[in-house]
Amino acid sequence: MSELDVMGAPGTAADGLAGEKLLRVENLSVDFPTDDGTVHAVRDVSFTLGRGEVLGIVGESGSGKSVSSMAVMGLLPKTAKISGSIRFKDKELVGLSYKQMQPVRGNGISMIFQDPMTSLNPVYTVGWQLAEAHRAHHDVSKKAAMAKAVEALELVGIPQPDRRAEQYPHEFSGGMRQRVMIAMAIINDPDVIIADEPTTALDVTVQAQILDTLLRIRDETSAGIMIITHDLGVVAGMVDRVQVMYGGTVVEQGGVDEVFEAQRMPYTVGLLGSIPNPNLLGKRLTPIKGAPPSLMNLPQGCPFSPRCPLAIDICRETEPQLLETDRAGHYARCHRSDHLATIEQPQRLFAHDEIGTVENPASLTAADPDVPVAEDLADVEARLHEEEKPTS
Ligand SMILES: Nc1ncnc2c1ncn2[C@@H]1O[C@H](COP(=O)(O)OP(=O)(O)OP(=O)(O)O)[C@@H](O)[C@H]1O
Repeated sequence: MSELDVMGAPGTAADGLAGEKLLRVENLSVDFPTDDGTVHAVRDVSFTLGRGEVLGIVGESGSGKSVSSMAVMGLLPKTAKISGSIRFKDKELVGLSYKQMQPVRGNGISMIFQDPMTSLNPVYTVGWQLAEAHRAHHDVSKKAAMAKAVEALELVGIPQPDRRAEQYPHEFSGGMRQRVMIAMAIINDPDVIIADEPTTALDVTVQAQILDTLLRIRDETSAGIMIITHDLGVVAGMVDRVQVMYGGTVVEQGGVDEVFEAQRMPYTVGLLGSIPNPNLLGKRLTPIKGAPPSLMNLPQGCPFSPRCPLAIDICRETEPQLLETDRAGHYARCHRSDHLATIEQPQRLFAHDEIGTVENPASLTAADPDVPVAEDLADVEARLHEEEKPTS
């Protein structure tokens, strides 16, 4: 079965929740030719988004998350070379001009940007800006547009929306401004909302409120929502499906429970180890050693292989395909996926901060005929225990 069959065929498990498919992205690639060479920003990315579904797109900085979403919005610079297909309902978006995209943008698909202060105009009231955004797509009176603006402010949980509509952006707190951005994104009842790092600049309590607001919008409007974030913690408990990106492509994809509980790509294991986890209080976070690859000079083979504790020769030679794992609807781009499935505490693969680099990660697995087993996990733990004992 080809990757396209897996990701794009109607009714497959990869399609996620049942229901109308709003977005179908198939084999999307985006290159940026530059004076220094070509940046392969997005490579062969396929996914779908259904009505009422929340999809989390996660990965480190520079993994191609924003470029993928800007391609969907038709907001890439003219120099970008785009191939593949992006279908919004029945409409192909790849190849449309900026002007041809105008009716889709904002109306059918809208975006919540990271920084409200650069997206809102400081010299106009919030209500005026919302009303104008509505009038750009609807032939309605100023009064009707303002009523719609107040309704949108109410929907995103802003108290006294009619009074707040008359205020300027600087009169709102950071969290309230981000709610205004969400109101801006929903003012034209879009089918798809793309939220690019919607909570990055906010404190944890406000983050949770904003994410709750997005879920409430989903419940009330049935929009499909794509949340782009570098923080797996943000998507936990919120999204239906997760798509993990690395080196410009999708390396793991599946239902949120599968991806959080049974990773089949070591990069996802590493990402999970580097988020705060209330169940692991007192334990140090274990960031993945090394840096993401340059998208201009990708290494041969799997782009994660230079940082991967499980890499073997084939990983350094051939880039794997995104294939279904042992769990239906769960996909991984990894030669070592089956092997990873046998490891009981995969977080230990990246546990260099706590216990020093694990020299032979094969030691963390149950018997595997492919690799020599040097040391059992129980032995590692016993050794650590010994090392922690006071010497006197
Ligand atoms: N206009 C452009 N010209 C050249 N390269 C670009 C351009 N826009 C983006 N890139 C490159 O494409 C790659 C992917 O960028 P992208 O913004 O999608 O990453 P990201 O995963 O969203 O990261 P972040 O979380 O930092 O936004 C990066 O290497 C970036 O430098």
